[in-house]
Amino acid sequence: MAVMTVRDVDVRLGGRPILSRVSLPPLQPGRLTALIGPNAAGKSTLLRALIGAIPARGTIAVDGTEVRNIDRHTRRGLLSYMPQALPQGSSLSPYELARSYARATELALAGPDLDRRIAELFSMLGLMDDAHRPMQVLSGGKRQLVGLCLTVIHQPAILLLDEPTSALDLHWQLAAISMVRGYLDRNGASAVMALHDVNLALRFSDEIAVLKHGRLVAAGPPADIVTPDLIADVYGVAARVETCSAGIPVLLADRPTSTATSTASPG
Ligand SMILES: Nc1ncnc2c1ncn2[C@@H]1O[C@H](COP(=O)(O)OP(=O)(O)OP(=O)(O)O)[C@@H](O)[C@H]1O
Repeated sequence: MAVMTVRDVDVRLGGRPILSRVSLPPLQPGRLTALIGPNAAGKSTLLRALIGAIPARGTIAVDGTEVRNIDRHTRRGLLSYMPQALPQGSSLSPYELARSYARATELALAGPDLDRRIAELFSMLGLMDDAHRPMQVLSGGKRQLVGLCLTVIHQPAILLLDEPTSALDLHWQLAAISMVRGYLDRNGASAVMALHDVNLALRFSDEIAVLKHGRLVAAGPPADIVTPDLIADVYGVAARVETCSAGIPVLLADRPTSTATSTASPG
């Protein structure tokens, strides 16, 4: 199974540095890395660099081959990116979109097998009743769930997900991340998931990487990384970390302690 390496990544946009020497723990099969950090820290920029959508310096490689040197067809099968923006409203239905994504990625499944896979994903994500309605009449949350289906329909080895739960209610946040976790477990795939909800990161990820001002400030097991000092430093928030009855750390955010810290670029 594919292992992605991300080391010393620099990105400049609009003539200024956005990411500086960012490295992630190796993205091992079955593992979920949550990417957290304040607004404008560089999370989306890092994901776009990983998919090869923007130029970057440093090492971004899958099984030792630089992503920029992997041909487009192979790259599409290996890496799948879900952008932060919700899928556009269109006259196509979720079912039609899923079929056309499967065709575009030359998914080996066809006919009834493909229909079974679409039905399985749609049923996990509560989309069966909306499967044949035009995207333009679906709610924002439903469109985000469709976007998540499209990201995994062709069974890629590495998922790069930019705030995939931002439009979802509590139930579907948990269902969406559980679907991703199950996908990683079953397929030996790995994922990097940008998240604003630190508690979702604590609950579901294997590693957390924290960005601030375009630099990596911490990375490792969730319980080691998320501390009151880190939250105060990175978010300017006074917080406590307590352990719930299931033994999972939970962040309790009390109050802002300073003005936002997110606007400066890496020097
Ligand atoms: N095309 C661009 N040209 C110039 N600057 C850009 C460009 N795209 C992003 N940036 C800047 O890069 C910085 C990081 O933005 P990015 O969207 O990666 O942050 P983020 O951590 O994903 O933020 P958020 O949590 O608000 O979504 C911001 O200061 C942003 O203005």
